[in-house]
Amino acid sequence: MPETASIGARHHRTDALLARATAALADLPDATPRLEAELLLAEATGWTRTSLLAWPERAPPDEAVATFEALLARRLTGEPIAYIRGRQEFWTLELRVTPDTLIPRPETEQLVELALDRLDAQRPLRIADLGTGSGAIAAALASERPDWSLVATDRSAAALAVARDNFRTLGLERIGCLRMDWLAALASGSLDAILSNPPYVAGQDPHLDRGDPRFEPRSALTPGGDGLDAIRTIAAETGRCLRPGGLLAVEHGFDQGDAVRRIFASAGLHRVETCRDLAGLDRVTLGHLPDRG
Ligand SMILES: C[S@@+](CC[C@H](N)C(=O)[O-])C[C@H]1O[C@@H](n2cnc3c(N)ncnc32)[C@H](O)[C@@H]1O
Repeated sequence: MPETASIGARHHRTDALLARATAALADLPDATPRLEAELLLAEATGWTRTSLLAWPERAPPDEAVATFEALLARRLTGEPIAYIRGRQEFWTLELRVTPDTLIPRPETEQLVELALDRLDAQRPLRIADLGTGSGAIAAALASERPDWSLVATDRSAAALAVARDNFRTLGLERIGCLRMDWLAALASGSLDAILSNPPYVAGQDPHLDRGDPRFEPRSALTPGGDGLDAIRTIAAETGRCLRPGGLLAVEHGFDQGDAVRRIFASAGLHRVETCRDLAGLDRVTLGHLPDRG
């Protein structure tokens, strides 16, 4: 074999490609270099991550190497890996995501866990996921509780189209989709629970201009101001839409627990409490409409 060919082959081996990409990604803030290198090479080759690791000496075809270089170049501009791959794991599911949807975060699984823990699994409950984005919360709940009836809402038609697509792919077409401004078009007293991961970042928060959020829809991240306006609106309208005793639970920032509990109390909610995430930070506040009588 001519020397140039053998050098080329060595450089195109799976292990060499991964090592080079890992080194390049090390300079990117917030990246997980080795994992992302593997995900991008798996994406470009169509090979599984397991097989990349099992056959480190294998050289992908030239076209796959070119695709890998292109994907890596995109990632090195800061574009989120979830948008490059077009998908993100959430709960036990894989969801399609696009720049029209927030990238679902692991913290939001806390809201799913809480709903599964607090709501009666045996009853055919009616539940709304407000600001559904890719459909993450509604899909996770529907996949766990076949008897629950779920409606997923968003003001963004583009996000709702992605959610609908995810529900279809996951065999969860029974989830209803409604385009609307928070609870505006929901019938009075119709729901057992309202769940939401609304935009809650303060308008001037510098994190909006760092890392993945630079590429996500601004309207999914912040309502502007102190970041609490969406939660204020949802809490204020909840009384009309929940049945007596019904549950409202929202995700919020780690430093917003006190403020959200006050908002919930002013909206007439009872048994208000804030739950912490796995990092021990305030993450979800919940409250109940008073029981009848
Ligand atoms: C933080 S994202 C949450 C997305 C998804 N639930 C998740 O957890 O990955 C907030 C969502 O609220 C939607 N949203 C923003 N303002 C809204 C409004 N006034 N009414 C309904 N949805 C809104 C955004 O389009 C976005 O999809």
